[in-house]
Amino acid sequence: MRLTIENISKEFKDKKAVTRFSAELTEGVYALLGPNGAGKTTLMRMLADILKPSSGRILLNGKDISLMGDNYRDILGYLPQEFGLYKNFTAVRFLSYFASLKGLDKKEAVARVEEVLELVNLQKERKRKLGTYSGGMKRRLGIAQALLNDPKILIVDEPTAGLDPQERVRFRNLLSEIAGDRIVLLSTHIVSDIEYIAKEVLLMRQGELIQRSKIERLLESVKGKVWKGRVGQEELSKLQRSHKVGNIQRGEKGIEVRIVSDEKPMTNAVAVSPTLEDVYLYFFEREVEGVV
Ligand SMILES: Nc1ncnc2c1ncn2[C@@H]1O[C@H](COP(=O)(O)OP(=O)(O)OP(=O)(O)O)[C@@H](O)[C@H]1O
Repeated sequence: MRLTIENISKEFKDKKAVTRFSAELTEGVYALLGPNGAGKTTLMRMLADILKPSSGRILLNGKDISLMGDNYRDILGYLPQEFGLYKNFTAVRFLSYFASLKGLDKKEAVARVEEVLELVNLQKERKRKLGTYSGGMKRRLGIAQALLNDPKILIVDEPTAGLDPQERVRFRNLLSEIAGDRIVLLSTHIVSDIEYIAKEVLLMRQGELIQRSKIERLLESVKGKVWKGRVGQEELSKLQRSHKVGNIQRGEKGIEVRIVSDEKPMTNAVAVSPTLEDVYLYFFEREVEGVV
């Protein structure tokens, strides 16, 4: 299976949300990583065939998805960022309702609802009203909904927003488990979400794909650019204005600071092994803070 994104752009009036984005995706988990407003949601909505690109094409095994109609929707699962729930519905009722919308016949739907509840580990909560669900349970239910039609392509937009760390780990494992022979595309700006599960990371900034690689290669690309050292308060303030400063640890011996920089940022700095957070900082952080 091959999903080809061919030079797509999307403009809203005078706003360019996505600009000439191209990529080819095969089975596995891909992470779309970028700051707020980078164009992740817009790209995903185009991939879910909810939004038409202003230009360019999206092809599944060589066929334009906009011409595939139900043949595309039948193999697509999409979990949007904002996901409305009916508070008085139970999980079973909610999923049964979506199963009928997706065209599953009644008998098929009953069996499938139980299957997806088991997949996301919500069987015990199947009869509970959704108004009493925690954030994590709601997101898991969202994934269950997206999985009802056993999609070959699964698109999930910031699935871990608002989840506590334990729920995030559980959710991550779930995605990696179901990835198998599907194309899974997940967007996030939380790097720890993707550290263990992404086959490749697509870095997006201001509507453009700026980098696409395996995590190891991304780490490699900032090797020798991550520094640690001790500074005083005054020096720290200066460095914060001139450099990309990561973790700051205050201890009895002073302030230990982590900096991502092409050049050695201070005399006592030593190079340290990069993490994915350093990669994020290297590519984005200054723009997020608007410090440029
Ligand atoms: N319907 C729209 N009309 C006008 N501008 C839009 C519309 N949808 C998105 N945009 C703009 O396009 C840009 C990209 O937005 P998008 O929501 O795709 O980014 P994102 O990376 O998903 O951000 P976030 O992480 O905050 O969800 C933003 O500047 C946004 O304001």
